[in-house]
Amino acid sequence: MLIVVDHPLVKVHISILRRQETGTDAFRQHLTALTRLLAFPALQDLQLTPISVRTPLAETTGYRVQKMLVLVPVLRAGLGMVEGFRDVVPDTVVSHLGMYRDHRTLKPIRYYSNFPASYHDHPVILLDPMLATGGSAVDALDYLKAEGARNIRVVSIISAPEGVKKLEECHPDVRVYTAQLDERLNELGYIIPGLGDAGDRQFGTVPD
Ligand SMILES: O=P(O)(O)OC[C@H]1O[C@H](OP(=O)(O)OP(=O)(O)O)[C@H](O)[C@@H]1O
Ligand SMILES: O=c1cc[nH]c(=O)[nH]1
Ligand SMILES: [Mg+2]
Repeated sequence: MLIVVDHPLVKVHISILRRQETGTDAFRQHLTALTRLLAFPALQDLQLTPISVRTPLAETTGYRVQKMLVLVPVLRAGLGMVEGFRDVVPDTVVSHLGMYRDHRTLKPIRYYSNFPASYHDHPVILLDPMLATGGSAVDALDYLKAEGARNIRVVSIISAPEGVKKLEECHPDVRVYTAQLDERLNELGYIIPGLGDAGDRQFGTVPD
């Protein structure tokens, strides 16, 4: 199920990310701000546990997050979405997943993974700004489910219709929160209009 997050500030930040003149520092800053905005709808149903809180004046009821959230950024580009979530959610676990698309076949190559063994029934948030062909997200979800994760959602910045369709076919149980559904992929598998290569835009590397 695709949820396109519709908010005026989402539109403003995404426009800055798209501009080719936006440099690495501004790109990182606006990606963090945008991710923070996406965290709210993505965690609307976050389970809480009531706790007792003592204010300077009285005892009252407060809440804490029931099960620690596991953030799974897909390297490299997903790294830029970690801080936005950590800014607003206390005590998260960050579990990195290294993956890149082979430039010729567009197939995902997984090169690193680190999912903690004892977090299977915790909410898992897969973070990757770009959902293009959907190959990387499908492979990441295959991996997380094989590791035992059951409660997973995906948060992306820009999604292509081709990637959304593939995810819906392969993982119909997983909700996808995105800031924008774009038009299409080009012949090289890049999202149009998109924002270019999200990893290169964040880290200043030039594509080969
Ligand atoms: O939906 P897909 O067609 O699989 O494409 C999306 C993937 O492509 C990008 O990673 P990339 O391969 O550029 O790696 P990088 O983050 O290291 O640059 C992006 O961050 C996704 O992981
Ligand atoms: O447009 C795209 C497609 C895949 N990965 C990116 O970083 N950008
Ligand atoms: Mg890249």
